[in-house]
Amino acid sequence: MLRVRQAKKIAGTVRVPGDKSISHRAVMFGALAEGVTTIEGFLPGADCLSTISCFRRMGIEIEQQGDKVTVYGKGWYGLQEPEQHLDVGNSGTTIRLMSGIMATQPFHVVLEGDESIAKRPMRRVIGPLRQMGAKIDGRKDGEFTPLSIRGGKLEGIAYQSPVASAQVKSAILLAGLQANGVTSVTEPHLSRDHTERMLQAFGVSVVRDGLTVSVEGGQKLTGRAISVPGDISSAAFLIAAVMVVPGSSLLIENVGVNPSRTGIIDVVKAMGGRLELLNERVVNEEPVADLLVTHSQLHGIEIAGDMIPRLIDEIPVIAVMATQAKGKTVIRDAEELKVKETDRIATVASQLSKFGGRVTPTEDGMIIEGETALTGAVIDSMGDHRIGMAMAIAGLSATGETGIENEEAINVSFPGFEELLASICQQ
Ligand SMILES: O=C(O)C1=C[C@@H](OP(=O)(O)O)[C@@H](O)[C@H](O)C1
Ligand SMILES: C=C(OP(=O)(O)O)C(=O)O
Repeated sequence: MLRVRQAKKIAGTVRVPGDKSISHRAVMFGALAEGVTTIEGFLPGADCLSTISCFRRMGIEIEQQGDKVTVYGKGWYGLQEPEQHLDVGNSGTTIRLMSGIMATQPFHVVLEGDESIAKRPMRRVIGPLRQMGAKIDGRKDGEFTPLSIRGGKLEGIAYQSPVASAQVKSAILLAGLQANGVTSVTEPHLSRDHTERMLQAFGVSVVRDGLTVSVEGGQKLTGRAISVPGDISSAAFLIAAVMVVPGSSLLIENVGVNPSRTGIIDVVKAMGGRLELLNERVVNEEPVADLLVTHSQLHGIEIAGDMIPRLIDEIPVIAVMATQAKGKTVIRDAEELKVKETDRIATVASQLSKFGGRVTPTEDGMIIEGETALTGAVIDSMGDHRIGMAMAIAGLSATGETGIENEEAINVSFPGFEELLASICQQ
């Protein structure tokens, strides 16, 4: 059990582990590229290690030591048919992006993962890939894992996605890179655009026109050096820690601040939080900055629409911050939360209520009452890394001691979370 005590103050200068989305893509694109790709700042969390292990099983040599990775790419068709099923562990990004890649390969592969992955919807990716000509099946007509994919020749499509999902967009664009003609994806709102940026860094031409992004088939990737910035989704827990513990301030260095990910910064500012971006720069097509965060009394706001995809993974910890804000916070248009590692509308409400938090789940979000004194409690991560970490942050504000069960899930995206938190907490 991870134990957290009420904190007197949060202070220091820290760095968070590498961006999960960018780390996955660096390994995948490196494996498909011609030549060597070196990655520094890689996230050695369980999800990205699953991506490495899948590509190793297809014959790609990958060296990994902590946050340093070298991928010996063999070109798009250098992958070999794996001897066994590929295990994506807990990682939705791995299975969905790999579905797009596997759809182009002239062999058969089975993708499967853990209990959580088995409950997450896959037809959103499998449907358009089938339209392109891939042979894919899974439980319930391709809705659930295991997914059996026999790839081959594909036709480009113009796909209108019903959801703003970077995983859906990326899977289709990756398949499109080997399809006949042009493949385009149009989304209802902009989702994170790391795939588009990193493909360009690997030498691919990607065309954006508003909410539509297109690639032409037959392009090749060229290996290169990638430096991965710290994950803003991990930094979000530390930002929230500062906001729930009066008198705190923290400098978080080297954080990715891609505008498609910075909803958390906009929301904290809109709630009255003090947060400054320092030393802004661009590394491998990705904006990066240091974040200076200072405690301030927050007030509740409404979060909805275009903002949601820009902070989807941060909603559990935003809910924690909202319990300490003046007034109520309303989150709408976030039904995607129901299909993450857990149903995050239900798990945020059930776990925060154990502290005395007042959260009303709704069909597409939640309503959080502010100015609620939290009492230390025993919480269950329910196997969801973001729930485990969000509740640990609630524990910093709650009286007495909080225990997080099933805390090992945190390793999915934030190895060293407990030690890092201990290093900035004054009790
Ligand atoms: O493409 C990615 O790296 C991710 C996309 C998002 O999922 P969706 O595409 O399902 O919105 C996000 O929740 C996930 O943590 C990572
Ligand atoms: C939803 C998440 O990741 P994935 O979809 O890759 O499992 C997450 O990290 O919060």
